[in-house]
Parts: sequence; structure tokens; C-alpha cells
Amino acid sequence: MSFLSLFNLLRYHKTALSLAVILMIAESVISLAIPYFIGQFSTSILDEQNVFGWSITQICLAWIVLIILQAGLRFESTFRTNIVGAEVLNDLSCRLYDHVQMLPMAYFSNRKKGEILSLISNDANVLSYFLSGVLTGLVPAALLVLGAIFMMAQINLSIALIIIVTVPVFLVAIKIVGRTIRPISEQVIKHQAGAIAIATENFGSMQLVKAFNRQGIESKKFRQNANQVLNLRARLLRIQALISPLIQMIISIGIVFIVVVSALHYQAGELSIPDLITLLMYGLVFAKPMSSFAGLYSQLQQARGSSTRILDVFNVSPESDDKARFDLKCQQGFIQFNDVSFAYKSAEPVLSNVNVTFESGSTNVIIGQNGAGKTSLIHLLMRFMEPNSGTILIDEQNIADCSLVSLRKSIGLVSQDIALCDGNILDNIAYGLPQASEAEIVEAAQLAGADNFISGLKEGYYTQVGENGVLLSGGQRQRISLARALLINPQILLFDERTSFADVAGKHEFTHLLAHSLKEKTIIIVTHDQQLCDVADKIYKIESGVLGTRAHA
Ligand SMILES: Nc1ncnc2c1ncn2[C@@H]1O[C@H](COP(=O)(O)OP(=O)(O)OP(=O)(O)O)[C@@H](O)[C@H]1O
Repeated sequence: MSFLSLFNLLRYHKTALSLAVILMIAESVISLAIPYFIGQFSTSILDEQNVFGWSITQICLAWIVLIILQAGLRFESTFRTNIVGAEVLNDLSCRLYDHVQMLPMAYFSNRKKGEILSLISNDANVLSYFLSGVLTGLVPAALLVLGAIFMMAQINLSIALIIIVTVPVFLVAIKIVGRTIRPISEQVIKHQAGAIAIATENFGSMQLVKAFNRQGIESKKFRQNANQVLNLRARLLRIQALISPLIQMIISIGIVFIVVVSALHYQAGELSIPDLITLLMYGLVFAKPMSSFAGLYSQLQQARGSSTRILDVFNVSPESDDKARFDLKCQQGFIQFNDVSFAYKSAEPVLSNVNVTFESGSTNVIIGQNGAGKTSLIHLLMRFMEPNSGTILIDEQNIADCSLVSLRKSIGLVSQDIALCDGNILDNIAYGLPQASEAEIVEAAQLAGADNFISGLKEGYYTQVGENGVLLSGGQRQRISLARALLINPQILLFDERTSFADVAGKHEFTHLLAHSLKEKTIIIVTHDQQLCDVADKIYKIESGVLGTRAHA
């Protein structure tokens, strides 16, 4: 995807934008007509001529009508362009959001959440404003410049030439000043993203901050970043503030020349007073779009920075089912790892030539030191990442070739980090199966040993859990996440440290669940818990990236 391809975002708004441009063009035509009317008005007054056979009152009325029409057109075109801008922003941020959802887990591991949030808010905003508002102004602005020069040339060619000479001077000046904008505006956006990242991390770990009395340090971190943004903004504002007077200066010098040359022509009797007034009016008409060109250049620099970051995201290939050859049919839950090796970074292998078979309907426990690669192994099964070599088969089907949706439907994951969504318990249990009936949800909760505590709550299954389940205890969250996995009724269940926080009763319930209700399922448990080793059919140990079978404890 390239910078130009981002213009495709405008294709859904072609009609609205064309209308806005037509309105702007109409406004420009009126802007060009008004000086003409002023000239005619002056002629009527000074030469006591009847221009177009109109009286002075009629000319005045026509002039006022044009001014009103111009205001109306400006309102309509500004409103329409702003609406399109809001729509493009909406469209772009939704597309970015959709794309980010589809990116592989590795993308999220290597980025701060705040950076991604900043893309959807700041960068999308800068780019949509540029695409809709700034670019649409280009055609009418160019029309005004050319029209003003043309009208001036009709009156006096040498004066029109003076104006033409200012254009390249103006363009060179803008380019020199504008060039400095891009690196600074990129730094501003980067630090703004940093501020969002710091705040997101801080608000998400408030308990940690308080427990370790880090409020002061955290505030300092935020303030330092904010001060950097302020310094950069000050530099940017200085440059932006410089642009406007610079343009004014160049144009004013041009106008001084116009006045001088016009006066000389007037003295020589080659120019009348009305012509002089008309010329000066066109000089002003010419100045306005030139200022917007300067703004456009500055916006372009900022938009290029934002577009680079946005394109960097769009250019990351999403996890996709496009190349999937089939939908996984998982009836037995028979899993084979054949010579599987995996590394997050090529120099540091995490798993080396893993060869293992998890029998259908068996309960398997994987143990190993912290960082041994246990979670990585089950994440490979979920295809959160792909092995560097080797194959993983489920019921004799290579999971690398099946659709991700069918794979993940076949596996229930109760993860180490229990993530709950802001909503009620019912919604959270039904997360993977939104169409589930309330009876099915209650049944899954009963199986997970969650129904007792849920029924004890005042609002039962309709109790709000808060963001990430903060209104519930750790054990309650675990049971809800277990119920969520059980509801989709997968043939394979993966538990990553599921019982590490559970109390004795909880562990007992869990082992009972494994031995009875889940005895037909293929279960892989990553744990350090000896009690769970006791219920396992097989225990595996990962050591230095190698998976070995351990004798039953
Ligand atoms: N996203 C990642 N990017 C880079 N390295 C990672 C990533 N996730 C884990 N690792 C590294 O891979 C190794 C294996 O991690 P893994 O989480 O699989 O271990 P584990 O056996 O589950 O550990 P624990 O028992 O502590 O949960 C560790 O050295 C870890 O630092």
C-alpha cells in the first residue's frame, strides 16, 4: 500500500466531495466577480456611466446579492467538506481497527498499546483532515489564483506579470520553511503516542503503582514526556506562525509593486481609477488562496508523517484464512507435534525438535522451569505464532493449512492472563458463542463451578464485572474463564496455569471435572501443581527447549 492508495479512502465520498468542490468553485467564481462589480460600480460613480444599463442601486443590489450568495456557498461547502472529513475519519479509524484485529500476536508483543491507540486517534485524524478538507480546497484555490491573474491581465498585462513573478518566490520560500515541519511534527506525534502509552500502562496497573508508591515517579514520567511535546510544539508553532507573515510579506511586496506600477500607468493615462481599484481588489483575491497553499504544504508534511505510520500498519500482513485449504474437523482431539522448532528471535530457540503425541481423550500435564517454553508450546497449537520448522497435526490434519476460525473453534483456551470484558457475567461466559442460550450458559457455569457464586450475587448472571473483571475476585474470574472455554464445547482444552490461584476446594472441583465431565476431551495443562500431575495420564517436562516424558509422579 502506498501514500497514493490512501486517496482510495475518498472513493466512497466521491459525490459529496465533488459537490463540495463545485460549491467551492462557484464561490471562487463569485469571489472573482465581486472585484469586477466594484470596478463597474466605481466607473458608474466616477464616470457617471450607466454600466450594463444598470443604475447605481441595481449594481449595489447585485453586489450585495453576490456577497450573500458567496457566504451561503461558503457555509454549504465548509459544512459538506467537514462532514466528509468526519466520515473519512470514521471510515479510516474503523478500517485501521479491523486491520489491527487481524494482525498476528507478534505485532502486539512488539508494540505499546498506546502507540496503536494513537494511530487510530491522532494519525487517522491528521490524515482524514488532509484528505478531505485540505485537498478539496486545492482546485478552487488554484482557480482563484489563475482567475485573479487572468482578470488582472485583461486590465494590464505588465501588472499581471508582477504577480506571476511572486509565485515562484513564494513557492521556494514555502518549500524551505515547510521542509522543517515534517521531522518536528513526526516527533510531536511520536511523543503524543508515548503519552497515551504511558497513561494506558499506568491506568491499567494502578494497583501496582499504589502498592509500590510509584505515583510521583509515574507523574514525573508523564510530565517529562509532556514537556518534550510542549517544546516540539513550540518549535512547530514558531515555524507555522512564520509561514503566514512570510506569505503576507511576499504578497504585500508584490502589491506594493502593483500599486507603484499602477500609479505610473495612471500618471501616463493608461489606467483609470476604477481599473486601479479593480486591480487592487484582484491582488487581494490572489493573496487569499496563496495563504491556503502555504497551509496546505504544512498540512501535507504532517499528513505524510501520519500516513507513513498508518501505512506501516496496513502493510503488516494480517492473519488470514485466504490460504486455508480446509476447515479443521476435530472429532478425536488427537494431537501430534512432529519435529517442531520455534524461536521468537532467531538466535534464541525456545523449542527444539519437539516430537510429542497427545492421545485423544487424554489428560496431559506439561511442567518445566519458568521461561522453559510451556506457554509457547500451547500458543503454537492455537497458531498465535507459526513454528519455524516441523508440523502440528490435529486428527491427522496439518493445522498450518486449516482455517484459523475452525482451528480456534476446536480448542478451548483458559489462559494465564484472564481477560474479561466490561459487561455482565452472561456476556463474558458467552464471549466465544454469543448465540448461546441462557440455559447453556448456566450449564457451562455449573460445570466450571461458577454457578454457586454467581447465584449468590444480587444481580446473578447480570452482574457487571467491570473493566477486565476488576469487580470480581481472582478465583471468580478463573471460573468464568473456564465456563467460557467449556461453553464452546471444544474437543481440545488447554489450561495455562489455570489452578495456580485456586483454593483447595477449587482444585478438588477441577480435578473432579477433569476426571468425569471432561474425560472424553484431550486436555493439556501447563502447571507447576503437583496435585494436577496426579490426575494426568502423561506428564511432560520441557528443559532447554526439549520436551521429554517424565515418569508418572
Ligand atoms: N512475545 C515474546 N517475544 C519474545 N520472547 C518471548 C515472548 N514470549 C515469551 N518469550 C520468551 O520465550 C521463552 C519461553 O516463554 P514461555 O512463556 O513459553 O515460558 P513458560 O514455560 O510458559 O514460562 P512460565 O512458566 O514462566 O509461564 C522465555 O524465555 C520468554 O522470555
